[in-house]
Amino acid sequence: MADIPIVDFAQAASGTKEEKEHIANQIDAAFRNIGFVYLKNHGVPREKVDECFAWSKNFFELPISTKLLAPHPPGGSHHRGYSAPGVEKVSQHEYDANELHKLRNVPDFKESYESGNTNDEAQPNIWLPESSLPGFRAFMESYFDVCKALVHQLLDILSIALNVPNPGLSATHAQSLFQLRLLHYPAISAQELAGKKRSRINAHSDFGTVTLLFQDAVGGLEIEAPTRPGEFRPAPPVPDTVLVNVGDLMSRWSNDRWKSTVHRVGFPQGNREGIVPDRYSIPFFATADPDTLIAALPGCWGEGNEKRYESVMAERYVQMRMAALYEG
Ligand SMILES: O=C(O)CCC(=O)C(=O)O
Ligand SMILES: [Fe+2]
Repeated sequence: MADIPIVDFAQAASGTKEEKEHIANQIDAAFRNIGFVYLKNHGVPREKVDECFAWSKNFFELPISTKLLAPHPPGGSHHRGYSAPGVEKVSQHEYDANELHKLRNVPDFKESYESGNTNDEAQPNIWLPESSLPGFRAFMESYFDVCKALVHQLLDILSIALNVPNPGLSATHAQSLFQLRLLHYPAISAQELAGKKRSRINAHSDFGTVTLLFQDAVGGLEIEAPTRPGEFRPAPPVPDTVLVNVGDLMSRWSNDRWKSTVHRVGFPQGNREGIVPDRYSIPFFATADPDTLIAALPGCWGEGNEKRYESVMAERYVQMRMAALYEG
């Protein structure tokens, strides 16, 4: 099992200075060790999470012809709408078009629906006609807002951990150009999954600053062991928690103090035979405002701890990695 601590987030917003520092220290330790943490008492009501999974199921159960009324545009620069199984292929730092094409011989056997902030002009949302799934759009917009609020609370705590003075990291995410993703991995024969003919999601790190991940009870998420490259360990669903991980931008910002750990989805624990059941998950990706310069934060480098990365504009880095996801 991956060694991911569970941190109580209850006092994150209204706690005393000491209580907030205590939360910040625990998350700091988790992000240094493994780059992942489970938060409990995170403030997103259980009913709301359950409702989101229910909507996700309703959406993916629609006929493909209906889902394609909200099609993900070709190419990776406008990451919204519905992607049918095999359309998106996740990879890890592979940008050569020929190599990416070869990777596609093993399609990711998943389908997804992406939405973002209603005021995101660069990537407008792509909704179904309201009559195809009445209420879906309103719920997703409300879920976006709840997750957005949690991200900003988390950024306040992370600012304490990294000694970023007020207004802290939250101010660098002021536009909240985040992404809410519904993922469905259809049932698949264990043989097919084992034979590497089809994957669920390939090993990758996330691109942004932080990711929230809600998973159903099926399991299958695996995380690379920090000191044993290539060895993956289960990160099972823990009821009433949200799993939070560091993305590449945050890792660069912290000059690798925090790890952007590679993860993938494969077999659920103890289930390698017969049919591997359907799985649903709901990641929520946060990223800094497009024109934020991601350069090692002042507390994260100095003598004996040199800067490890070139500075990069947030938007440029994310666009580069998104472009590798889709054949344009
Ligand atoms: O489905 C999951 O649990 C993980 C999904 C994921 O890692 C991603 O979408 O970046
Ligand atoms: Fe991921």
